[in-house]
Amino acid sequence: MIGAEGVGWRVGGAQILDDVSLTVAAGELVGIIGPNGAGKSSLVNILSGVTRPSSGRVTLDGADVSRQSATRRARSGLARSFQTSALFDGLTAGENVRLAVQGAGGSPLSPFRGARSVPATRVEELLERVTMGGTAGTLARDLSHGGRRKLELAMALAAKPRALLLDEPMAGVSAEDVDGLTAIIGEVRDSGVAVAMVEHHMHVVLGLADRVAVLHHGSLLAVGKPDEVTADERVQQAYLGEAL
Ligand SMILES: Nc1ncnc2c1ncn2[C@@H]1O[C@H](COP(=O)(O)OP(=O)(O)OP(=O)(O)O)[C@@H](O)[C@H]1O
Repeated sequence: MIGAEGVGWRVGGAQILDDVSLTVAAGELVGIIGPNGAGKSSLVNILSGVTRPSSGRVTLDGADVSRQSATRRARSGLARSFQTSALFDGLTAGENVRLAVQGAGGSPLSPFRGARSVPATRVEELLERVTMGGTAGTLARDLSHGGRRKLELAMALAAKPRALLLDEPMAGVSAEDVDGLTAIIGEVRDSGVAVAMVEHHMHVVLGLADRVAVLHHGSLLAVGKPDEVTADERVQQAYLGEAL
């Protein structure tokens, strides 16, 4: 569904990513892990179209989308969430979701077009999908970290994506919300979406991912099933001192 082929990224004389090849199939969840600064967010930015690779290409459904903007890729079915929250704090959860639905369906220049055309049932359905049913009237700023993360997921799902990129979806989330978010992301994968997820919560990645890709100094160190990857000596070396 989504793939990187020989992707390299150089910036300011530094080779941030080097010859990274990785594919995520429909209904598959690939966890992207690696020590701080390994290049995980850079890879997600390149897959989503925020950053252009210096070499190699990005494919969506087999088509080369390397030169397509993030907006164009989003319209082709690629959604992403960001490491930092991208919500409108002064709007309610329902209004945030409504804007995401409008942005997904309307003109890219005018997400407000057809402002009244999103049925409340669609908004509620998306909130329920992320176990946030009944919160449509709550201001985004009044939600817990976990609630905000779930709301961001609902917004990413508003576009009915075929591929979803998640950059640290559990960041700052309480332990009990981590379990809830994990279950929701698993259900999204099970619904047939290709999911690539950068996440520091190792137990979440190892428990949820079908395959794990380990980045180290911008190169792919290993890709495989969670137990294969944790047994890999090179991976253990890269994480020296940290529990895997
Ligand atoms: N725009 C940029 N210009 C220069 N260097 C950058 C840029 N973006 C990222 N880097 C560098 O590239 C390297 C990889 O960064 P990246 O954020 O992709 O790593 P990461 O694996 O996501 O790290 P973390 O786990 O800390 O979020 C880092 O050394 C970072 O400083």
